[in-house]
Amino acid sequence: MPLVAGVDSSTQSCKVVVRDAETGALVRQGRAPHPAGTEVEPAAWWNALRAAVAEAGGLADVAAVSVGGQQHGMVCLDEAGEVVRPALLWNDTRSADAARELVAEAGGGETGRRFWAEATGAVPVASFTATKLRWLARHEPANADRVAAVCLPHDWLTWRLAGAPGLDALRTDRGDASGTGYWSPRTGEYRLDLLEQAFGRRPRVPVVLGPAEAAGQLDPAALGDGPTADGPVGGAGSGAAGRVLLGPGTGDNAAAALGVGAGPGDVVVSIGTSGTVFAVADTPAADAAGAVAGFADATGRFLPLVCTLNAARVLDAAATMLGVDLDTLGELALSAPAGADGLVLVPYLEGERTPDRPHATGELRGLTLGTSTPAHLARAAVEGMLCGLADGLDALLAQGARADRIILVGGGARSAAVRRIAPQVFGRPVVVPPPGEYVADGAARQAAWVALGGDAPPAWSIGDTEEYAAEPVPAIRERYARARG
Ligand SMILES: Nc1ncnc2c1ncn2[C@@H]1O[C@H](COP(=O)(O)OP(=O)(O)O)[C@@H](O)[C@H]1O
Ligand SMILES: O=C(CO)[C@@H](O)[C@H](O)COP(=O)(O)O
Repeated sequence: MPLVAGVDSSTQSCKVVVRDAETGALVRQGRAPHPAGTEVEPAAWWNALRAAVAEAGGLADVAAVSVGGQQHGMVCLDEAGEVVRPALLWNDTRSADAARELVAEAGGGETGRRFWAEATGAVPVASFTATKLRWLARHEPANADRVAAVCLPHDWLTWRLAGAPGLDALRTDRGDASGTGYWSPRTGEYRLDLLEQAFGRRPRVPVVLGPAEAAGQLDPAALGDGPTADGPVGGAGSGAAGRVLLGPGTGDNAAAALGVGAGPGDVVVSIGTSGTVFAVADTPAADAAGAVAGFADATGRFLPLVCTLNAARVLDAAATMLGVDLDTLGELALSAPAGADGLVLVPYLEGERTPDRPHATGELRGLTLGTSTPAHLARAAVEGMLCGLADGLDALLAQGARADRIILVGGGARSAAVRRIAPQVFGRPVVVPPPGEYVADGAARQAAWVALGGDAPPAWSIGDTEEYAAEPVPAIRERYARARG
């Protein structure tokens, strides 16, 4: 029974699963938190990964491990492989002006947006790595001068697992490369001219691997207390007896698609720190309106995706405002009428990416004596967050996606209120797989593909899904549309 491991190094935490490569059965798992903030020292991810691996019983007995990671984060390395500055994450909006500049330099307006959509699959917004590099060049020229290589969170963690063997050993995959703003999903090639346009020169970038191509081998010393280790770790995880292959890894959304086994007609809605709505497609998307990012997936296909900055944390914020835990927030939300009697929360608590309003703030509309209750606020928070995702679903469908089945995953899907209110807002039933870590699972499935070989990843079952259906309540989205403008 060969084992494989999958890592989800996402915004809020690192999760590790160890599964049977052939059946997908869960054998053990671990997790560790990440620091808050939109700028993070990559060493914190490394320490969290080591702690989560230790909790999951180490990697000594696995045949392969793959890392799924939050997309887009800018990890800059100097010639010696040291991190130049803390990474700017996907939800850091300081590069919003840089994004506008890049569109303007390509002709501006519709012309500029179309150029970028056709060249890279997506119109630049503050989330994308290229805009962060432009920000760095403009605002921190001394740091920019030190940059010898730029990579993404999952690329860097894979490289660390390999023992950080020099900048030429950096590896990535199509899925994560497609979120940089300087790689073309259509041609499968870097656009180093666009990297140079953004940054002023061409630092080294990782080699882009195929979906089941190994990125190298785990360095047995990397996870232990050896010379390459940083900070404290629980001790387990070192001393791999045999060879442990490193999978190419991928972005967390591409990993989730693999984890739930998304196929034709499936739309995945993930409610984590980000809210994402995506589908696996046979052809690349190029949405000049900018709502849909035309990413690549982790199987050789494509992953048109809409991302909002405000998802599960809207629920966290509402729970904080009401002084309750998340379960109570859900109970309160379900105790209020659908539509919250007209109370609407536009949940732009971190600015917003889709629509592109990086400096927006949240708004509450429709307050009356009658709607000034904890239940109404809780309901408005759930509905507002879901309305942002429903707009994303519309944009995805407008790009030709089919939604025969909507699969709800991510931490927010653990909320009964989210599961029950989602069909009212989306106007369609949703299916919810058993609670799990689908990004880490997708990474593990990729690792199994690398270990076992073959043309496709092994067929793993996600278990019994539950379907949630409800009468659509169009008034919720109509009022939301008026409030968000
Ligand atoms: N029972 C629950 N009800 C509502 N939200 C939940 C629940 N459990 C977890 N969450 C939310 O899930 C979020 C984390 O989701 P996760 O998908 O792990 O995020 P990420 O992948 O971005 O790190 C947290 O913001 C938390 O509020
Ligand atoms: O920026 C995107 C997708 O384009 C985000 O989805 C990030 O990949 C972060 O994901 P989570 O940590 O919220 O899962």
